[in-house]
Amino acid sequence: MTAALIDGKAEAGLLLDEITHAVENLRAKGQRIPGLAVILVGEDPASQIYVRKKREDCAQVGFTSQAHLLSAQTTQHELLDLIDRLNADDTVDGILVQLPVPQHIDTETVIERISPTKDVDGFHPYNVGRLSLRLPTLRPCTPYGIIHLLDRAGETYKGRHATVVGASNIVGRPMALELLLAGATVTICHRFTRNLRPYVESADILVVGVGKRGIVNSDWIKPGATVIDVGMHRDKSGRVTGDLEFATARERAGKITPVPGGVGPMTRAMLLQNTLSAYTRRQRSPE
Ligand SMILES: Nc1nc2c(c(=O)[nH]1)N[C@@H](CN(C=O)c1ccc(C(=O)N[C@@H](CCC(=O)O)C(=O)O)cc1)CN2
Repeated sequence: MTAALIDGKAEAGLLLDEITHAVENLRAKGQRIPGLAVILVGEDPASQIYVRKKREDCAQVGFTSQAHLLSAQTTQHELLDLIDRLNADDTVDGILVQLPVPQHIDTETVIERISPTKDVDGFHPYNVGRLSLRLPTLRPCTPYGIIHLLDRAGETYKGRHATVVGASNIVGRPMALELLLAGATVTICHRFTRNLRPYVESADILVVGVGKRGIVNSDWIKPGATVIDVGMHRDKSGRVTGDLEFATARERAGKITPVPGGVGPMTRAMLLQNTLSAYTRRQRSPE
């Protein structure tokens, strides 16, 4: 069997077209345009690329955007001051601090400082709590994008076993929550899981987001399973691959996301979707 590809780039393109259309409507009515503020602390080359791409995405759909590129020596106090100013800025609907931040800055303190109404990453404890209660909220972009891809691929959840490998705040834990809310029976595997193999072998839906190649053996994939690879690794020649050995995984799976062109573009698209949602809610009930 050769799995069908779940084309994240194409799906993201469709979503961006919808958002562009929504912005055109706002413009035609003379209304304010949604705005995103992106903060990068330090000079990590990959983060610089993501921030640049996020701004390009904003330009593509017609959002306003501002980038705050701060030196690696920026203090936590200075960063929190900037967030306070952006929280108070009515032209800003979404605030995002690109992760990871340098070690002298506490990630949780920074995330908690962002107004939950502008937390377009969906990482604030208030928004995570609302998600866990199935209340409308800003949802973490990567799992939100994956659920969107699964829905569009016609996936069903009730009575099915989903295994999520990796328990990070950004991917694994909110992913497990999304799958649980969708009706799947969910297993989360993490660094203390002793024997990964049976959990992978029994998964109808497998999401791998470990950030390390080779932890999940593609030979373990259940024939016909839907496989989502969230990993991203760049080798010396610049080639980008996922956590899984793709050729073997594709032989066993029923549907699979490629890397690149799978989850990554959807993560970026969901950031725009969240910014539009934040804008809409703020227009309805400004703080
Ligand atoms: N504040 C946040 N920080 C980080 C997040 C996040 O969601 N919020 N996620 C990652 C990085 N990330 C977005 O920020 C991200 C990474 C990769 C891609 C992507 O489109 N990847 C492409 C390949 C890219 C390439 O070739 O260079 C793909 O998979 O096709 C999007 C977003 C950590 N930090």
